[in-house]
Amino acid sequence: MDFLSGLRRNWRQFNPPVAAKHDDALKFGILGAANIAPLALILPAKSHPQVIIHAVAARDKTRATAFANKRGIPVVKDSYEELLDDPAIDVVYIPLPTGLHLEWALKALAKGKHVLLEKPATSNAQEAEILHHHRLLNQSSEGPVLMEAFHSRFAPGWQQFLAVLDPPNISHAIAKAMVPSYIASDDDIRFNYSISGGALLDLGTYPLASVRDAFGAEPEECIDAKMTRMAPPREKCDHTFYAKFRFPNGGIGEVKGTLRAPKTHLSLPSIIVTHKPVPAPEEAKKAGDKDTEVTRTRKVTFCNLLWPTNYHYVTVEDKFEIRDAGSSTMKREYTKTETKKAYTFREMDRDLAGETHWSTYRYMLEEFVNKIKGRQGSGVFVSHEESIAQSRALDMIYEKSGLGLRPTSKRVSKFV
Ligand SMILES: NC(=O)C1=CN([C@@H]2O[C@H](COP(=O)(O)OP(=O)(O)OC[C@H]3O[C@@H](n4cnc5c(N)ncnc54)[C@H](OP(=O)(O)O)[C@@H]3O)[C@@H](O)[C@H]2O)C=CC1
Ligand SMILES: O=C1OC[C@@H](O)[C@H](O)[C@H]1O
Repeated sequence: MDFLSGLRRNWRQFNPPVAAKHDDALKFGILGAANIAPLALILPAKSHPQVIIHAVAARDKTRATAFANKRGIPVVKDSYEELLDDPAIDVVYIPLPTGLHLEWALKALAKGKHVLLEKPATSNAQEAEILHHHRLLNQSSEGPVLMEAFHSRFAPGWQQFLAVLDPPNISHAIAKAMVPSYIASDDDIRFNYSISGGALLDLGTYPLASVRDAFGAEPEECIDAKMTRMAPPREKCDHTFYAKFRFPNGGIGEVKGTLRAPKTHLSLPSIIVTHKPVPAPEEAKKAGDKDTEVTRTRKVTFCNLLWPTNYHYVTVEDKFEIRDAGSSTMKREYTKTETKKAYTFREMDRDLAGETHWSTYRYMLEEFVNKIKGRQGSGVFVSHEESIAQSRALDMIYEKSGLGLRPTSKRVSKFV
């Protein structure tokens, strides 16, 4: 039954109902005929009544035209600049290589466009501060909306995972993401240092953001980091990464992953969070013996960090220990396990928009449009300060590993 509903959900995700567009729909333009654009924006836009994919531009117009024809995009521009100059376009989606994000995001903001910027928003924290604190963003409440497209956090399943955590009492979290090597060839943008390549900056953003989100705090120190470099001439880029952080509550967060897992690798990206033992008064009451102390040690696993809307689960394992109050001698221990999932907010008793077939990107688009339109929505967003904090943590890893920061764009000085 679960298997069949999973098939239905995934089929519907790729064949969404097409919404009639409202008169006040936002017109989006896409910079680059990017591989990710159909999944991350064009498909989700179909079911959104206030989103129209209006135009695309690519460095090569023939490529842009082929992309537009295949995806039903009515307008093809001659260049990125020409797309930004079109007053009919309200929002610009930027799925360019990371090293080009800052330049094009600032150019789009300067033209008064709202910007949905692929993750990672910037190459390093210096760029993040330039972008997210830019005067173009702070002119008025009417000013343009800029958001890093960190899609996975918008999924109800991820929010349900966060809801069962007790951040101040987290002692350890480990998040992993391993992707088989055929996903990115050696000449992929992900391994081109000059445009901010590196597996950590690409895939590593997911496990890192998930550990930060779990602790609900920013790491104080990166206490260990190890990278495996690509072979020359790509040796400034990592293909495999590991990092260990200390968080303000003393807890440890670990992040690991690779873009070079064996071709047959199948495991889904996941995070396991362990808590310190805490008093469990409710359980003590149930134990019925006055002279006992009961503690609960919670371990929570979330499986599918990247695309939880395709499939995920949250497992909550509570280990209870009943001890004699005087001597602390163990009297009994037992574990209660519960598995949860949520493909809509309704499954979490929250009356919010969403369908079981909505992808992470569709949930994100809903909130991005809500923000532009001044609506409340689910309250999930990616704030400027969150994007900067994520960028700082990425820098901490690159610095600690000895690989060095990803380069700052040379073309931004005129925008600062
Ligand atoms: N949210 C998500 O799930 C995912 C996000 N991403 C992010 O999206 C962005 C794009 O990724 P992806 O779609 O895989 O990338 P692509 O390899 O498809 O490249 C995107 C665009 O960048 C331009 N481009 C490519 N190579 C170069 C180069 N050497 N120099 C200058 N421009 C270049 C091209 O634009 P043109 O068409 O104009 O030639 C291309 O269409 C990245 O930031 C990545 O991290 C990627 C995958 C998943
Ligand atoms: O965002 C992403 O998600 C999937 C990964 O395989 C990819 O490298 C990354 O860009």
